[in-house]
Amino acid sequence: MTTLAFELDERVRLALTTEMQLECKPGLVCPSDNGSHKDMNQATFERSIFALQGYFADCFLLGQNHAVLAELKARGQQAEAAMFKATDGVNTHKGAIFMLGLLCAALGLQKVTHGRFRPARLGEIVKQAWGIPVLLSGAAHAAVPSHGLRVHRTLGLPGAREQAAAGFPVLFNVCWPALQHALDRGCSESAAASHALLSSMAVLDDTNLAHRGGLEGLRWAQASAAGFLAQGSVFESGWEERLRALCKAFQQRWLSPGGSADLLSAALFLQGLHQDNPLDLLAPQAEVRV
Ligand SMILES: CC(C)(COP(=O)(O)OP(=O)(O)OC[C@H]1O[C@@H](n2cnc3c(N)ncnc32)[C@H](O[C@H]2O[C@H](COP(=O)(O)OP(=O)(O)OP(=O)(O)O)[C@@H](O)[C@H]2O)[C@@H]1O)[C@@H](O)C(=O)NCCC(=O)NCCS
Ligand SMILES: Nc1ncnc2[nH]cnc12
Repeated sequence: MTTLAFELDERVRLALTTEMQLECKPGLVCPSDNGSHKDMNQATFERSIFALQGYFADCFLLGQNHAVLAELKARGQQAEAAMFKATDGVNTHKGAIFMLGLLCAALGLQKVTHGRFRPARLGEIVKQAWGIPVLLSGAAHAAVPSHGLRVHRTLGLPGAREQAAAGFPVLFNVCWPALQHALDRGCSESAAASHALLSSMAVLDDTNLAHRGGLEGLRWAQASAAGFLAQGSVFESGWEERLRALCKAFQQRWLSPGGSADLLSAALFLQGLHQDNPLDLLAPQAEVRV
């Protein structure tokens, strides 16, 4: 594994950890509260993140080798198996394995084609390199359809595959810009992360929400997040209290925006690359093979 691949792997797993450690995420597992989940807690997520070690490095290297989707998918399925083994069968990071795996593969492709990392272009690269096969992979008839496929068939809602095929528009046009905007305004990292999470929740057709709460649950969650933003989000005093009230409301309805949690992790990873780009720091000859 190269040092660069190893560093990227560490950075992705740090982003997943930062997402996990953020408090007061409506419906989601937090250090002090399991949100709308009975079968997982912080320790489950930590075991999952540990089990994913090496996966994101491999995706980067596969991208450097111009891998086709089938190769990425095979590695992604191995990572899913490692996750399920570590969590005793609980789905903690399926969406993150998919999205951050593709983004790391896009980084690999970007490095070999342009010699530099430009995080803002990664969604376009995913769309061009793997977008169509990603969409077609959803057409296969699984023996037991996933939550996302069931929601897609019954409600016609797009999900993780459609986001990837379109170049992750909610990540690149909403979630990451919201994180940057809040940081630029001088917010703390955790307040900025909360703003990014709620910004994503307000617009993403999260199949987790639709799976648990139907279309009505999804639209209620989106409107609630939009209401929080309209009240000034994290930029107006009293926001922590308003966010705590939202956490209670999500828990009462037993809704969990897992897709937006993954987007937050991806936005934190991209922001890290933007602020401290390892290819700008690393001279080409410094990237040694170990
Ligand atoms: C392409 C796959 C990801 C296909 O997905 P699949 O059909 O297997 O499963 P989905 O149900 O569609 O799951 C996709 C996960 O993506 C997240 N997500 C949901 N909506 C969106 C959205 N609109 N945009 C982006 N991402 C979205 C979400 O992940 C998070 O939620 C997870 C918990 O989900 P779930 O189990 O449904 O919910 P619970 O509340 O736990 O269930 P109950 O308690 O109610 O029973 C958690 O994992 C978060 O990460 C969706 O779950 C894919 O499987 C695939 O192709 N895999 C192959 C390997 C691979 O990754 N290949 C590419 C590698 S580069
Ligand atoms: N913190 C979290 N809680 C529940 N589901 C998630 N999926 C990704 N992160 C999550």
